[in-house]
Amino acid sequence: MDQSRATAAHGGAIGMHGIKKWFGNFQAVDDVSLEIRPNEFFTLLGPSGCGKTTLLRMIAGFEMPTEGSIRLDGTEIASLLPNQRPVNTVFQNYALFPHLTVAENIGFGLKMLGRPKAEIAATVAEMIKLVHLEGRGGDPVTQLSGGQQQRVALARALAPRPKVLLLDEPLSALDLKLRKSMQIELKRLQSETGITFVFVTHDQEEALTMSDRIAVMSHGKVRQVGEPWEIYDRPAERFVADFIGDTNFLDVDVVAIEGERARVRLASGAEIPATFPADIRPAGKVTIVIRPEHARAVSTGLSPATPQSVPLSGTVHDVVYLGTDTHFHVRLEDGTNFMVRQQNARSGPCGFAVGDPVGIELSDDVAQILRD
Ligand SMILES: Nc1ncnc2c1ncn2[C@@H]1O[C@H](COP(=O)(O)OP(=O)(O)OP(=O)(O)O)[C@@H](O)[C@H]1O
Repeated sequence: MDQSRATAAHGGAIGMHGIKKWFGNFQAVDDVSLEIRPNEFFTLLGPSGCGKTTLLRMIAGFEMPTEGSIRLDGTEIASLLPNQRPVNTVFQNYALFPHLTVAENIGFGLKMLGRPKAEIAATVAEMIKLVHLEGRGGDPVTQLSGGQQQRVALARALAPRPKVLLLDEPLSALDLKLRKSMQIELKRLQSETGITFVFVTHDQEEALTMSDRIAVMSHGKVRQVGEPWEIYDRPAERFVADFIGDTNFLDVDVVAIEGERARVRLASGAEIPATFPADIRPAGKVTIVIRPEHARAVSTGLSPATPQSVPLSGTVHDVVYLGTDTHFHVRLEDGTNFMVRQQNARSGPCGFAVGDPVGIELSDDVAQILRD
């Protein structure tokens, strides 16, 4: 049987509008509006305490918004109890029943819903296959590894065929290698079932790897929503740029706007193009971000062509060798620090040493202007 058709309910669309949540006089969620599309792998990403779990718990119905509306496929769900919502949650600690077998755990929700025995048995068998636990149905869950237990928790949450699956840091208890393989597994489960996944994590790499779109949160607010490449390459705010990956910030002057690009002047006097968030028209002094892997250190003086063509130059003040890459920390002529990440294309010591003067070349179209 085609698994995708067998398991797919239609993934639900979630619309959140003007959501605010106060705990006493502390505001955990501050005016959040989000549209999560059907069948989407959507991630809420942000540091500890930014309000992402609270937002997830409001979708689940474990918390009520102080203000605002939450719709599922266009219908307000605020008045529904958690078990009346076509939504299920997978928690970080799995919350499995230790005295039950794998199959009993997976079928538990269906049993509570009063589904016929034959239907439960068929769904459990299908779920066991879906999460690759064939032959383990009769085992006590306590005999399973952490990764296998997590798959039981997923199967149990998927069994009632919710329209939306909420996942609250479900991989954080696993070691790095298992976490990586479960990331691929989760993505597969999402596309095979067609269920909308809303995933909470503070791990930026995890978010970039798995998500169709990401909402970056801080202090109860959504700072930016976008596809992984947009969040990484077109951060709109300093917080987003800084939270995701390594970043260089440079203060520059806007010289001109040319269509969807601005032309900016660096402290060195060189001019480069820069993209900017659609809701601003940059002018005057602004900050740009350039990712370290979009820059390349080159020798100055050795090639007569380079000194004129490089937009930045400075002196290497630190070299960090990482096996696959080397990070060169360069102090630019105006005193700003700038990091260059270069892939190690050959074995042996890497190109430059502390104290070397270097030029910095930039790939095309790598600068992004930040909103103030
Ligand atoms: N029931 C509650 N009563 C009081 N304050 C709460 C309650 N639940 C959450 N908070 C506070 O709201 C803020 C947001 O919490 P939340 O759990 O949503 O953050 P988070 O981004 O998920 O963080 P973490 O990754 O650490 O779980 C935190 O400062 C937290 O202390």
